[in-house]
Amino acid sequence: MDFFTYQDSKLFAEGCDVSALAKKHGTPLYIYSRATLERHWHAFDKAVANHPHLVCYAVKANSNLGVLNTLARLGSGFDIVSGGELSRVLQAGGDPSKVVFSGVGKTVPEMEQALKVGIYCFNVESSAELELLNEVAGRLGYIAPVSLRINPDVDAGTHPYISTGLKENKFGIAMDEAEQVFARAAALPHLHVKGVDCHIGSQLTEIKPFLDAMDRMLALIDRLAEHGIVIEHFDVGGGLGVPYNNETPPHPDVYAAALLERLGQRPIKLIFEPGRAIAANAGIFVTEVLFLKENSDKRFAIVDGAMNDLIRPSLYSAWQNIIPVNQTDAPTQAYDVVGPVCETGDFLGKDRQLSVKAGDLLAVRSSGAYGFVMSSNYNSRPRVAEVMVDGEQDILVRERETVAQLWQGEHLLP
Ligand SMILES: Cc1ncc(COP(=O)(O)O)c(C=O)c1O
Ligand SMILES: N[C@@H](CCCC[NH3+])C(=O)O
Repeated sequence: MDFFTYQDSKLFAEGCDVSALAKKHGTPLYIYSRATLERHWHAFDKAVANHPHLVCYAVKANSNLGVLNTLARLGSGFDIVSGGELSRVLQAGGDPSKVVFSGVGKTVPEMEQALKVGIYCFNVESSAELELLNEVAGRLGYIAPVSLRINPDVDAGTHPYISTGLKENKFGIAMDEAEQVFARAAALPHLHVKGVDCHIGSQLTEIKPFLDAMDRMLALIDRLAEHGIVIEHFDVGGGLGVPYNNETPPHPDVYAAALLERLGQRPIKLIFEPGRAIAANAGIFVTEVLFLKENSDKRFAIVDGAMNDLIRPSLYSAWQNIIPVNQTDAPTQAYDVVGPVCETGDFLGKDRQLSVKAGDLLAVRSSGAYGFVMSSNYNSRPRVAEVMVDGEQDILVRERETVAQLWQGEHLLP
C-alpha cells in the first residue's frame, strides 16, 4: 500500500493535498508519512514476532525528532553512530536500554554518555576501541555491554560507497582475528560480552549476501561456544534495500524467515538495524520549478531544490522517481531536473519525461532516508522544512532554517 497517491490528479500524502502543504510550508520541503513509517517498522517486528528480537531503527537514515518519536512510541530500539544521535533518541522519548551503538570512531565522551544512560550494547569495531571502552567503563564504575562487529568479507553487490562488509572496508574486526579479540573481550574486567554483529552494506536487493554473511557469523558463534564464549544476541545489521525504481528487494517476512531458518535451534536473540527500509519510501521531497531552459542538446527544469538538500543523485548517481504534484494530460518531454547550486553535479534526476512549466511542483520520491540528514548549507542555502503527515493532519517537525541561523556561532574579526 502506498500512502503517496493521486486523487483527482492531485498528489496526496496520506490525507493531505501535497500542493496545499507546499503552499502552507513553502518549498523545497520534505514530507513524511507517519502511517508508512509505522507500517514499515511493524513489518520488521512482525516478521520475527515468534523469536526473541529487537528492531533498532538506524537513526542515521532520518534523525528528525518527529520520526524518532513516531518509532519510539511503537517501542522501537535504535541503532546510533554518535553521541549526537543518542541525544536525539533520548530527546525523542526513545528507551536507552534499547540502543545499540555502532561506529568505528567512538570518542571517550561518547562512551561516557552511553554508559551513563545505560545503552543496550556497544558494537565494538576494533581491538583498540575494546581496550579503551574497558578503561572508560572501569574508571566510571560500569560494566560495558559489548558486541564485536565482525567483518565477514562478503560482497554485498551494492554501490561501492555503501558496501561495508569487505575486508578492504574500514568497518569491523577481521574474521581471522575474531576469536582472539573475543577471548580478550571475555578476559577484560569491565566488559560483558553479549553479542556479535555485522553490517555488510546498504540497499541490498538480494538475500544471498545476507545469508553468506550469516553462515560465516554462525560458524564463528559455534566456534566461540566451543571455547565457552556464549553469545546472547546476533545483530544482523541493516541494509535491506527498497524499490527506488523496479528493484524487488525481499519483504522483511522473507528476509527474516531465511535468517531464522539458518539460525536453527540456537537460542540467540536477533537484532535488526534497518534504516532505509523503514524511512526511504515514507518520505518525498517537494520542489518548485523556477525556470525551463533549452539548448540544442538538452532541456533543463531548474528547480528550487538542490544537491545540498538531497545529495543522493549527485553522490551515488542514485535514481529516485520524480513525479508531478499535479498531473496533466499535456505531452511530456525529457528534462534534466537541476538545482540552483553552482556545481555541474547538482541534479535531482536526468532525462526524465515530464510535462512541466515554471511554477509547477515536482515530488522526488523515496526521499525519507538519507535525504534531509545528508543536507548541508552549501551555497549558503538554509536547510529546508520537514513535515510529518498523519491522516489529514500535518505537523511541522522541523522549521525551515532562517538566513540568520546560517552564521550562528560565527564571528567578525575583533
Ligand atoms: C552499522 C549500520 N547499521 C545499520 C545501517 C542502516 O543501513 P540501511 O539504511 O541500509 O538499513 C547502517 C548504514 O548502512 C550501518 O552502518
Ligand atoms: N547514505 C547512503 C547510505 C549509507 C548507509 C550508511 N551506512 C545512501 O544514501 O544510500
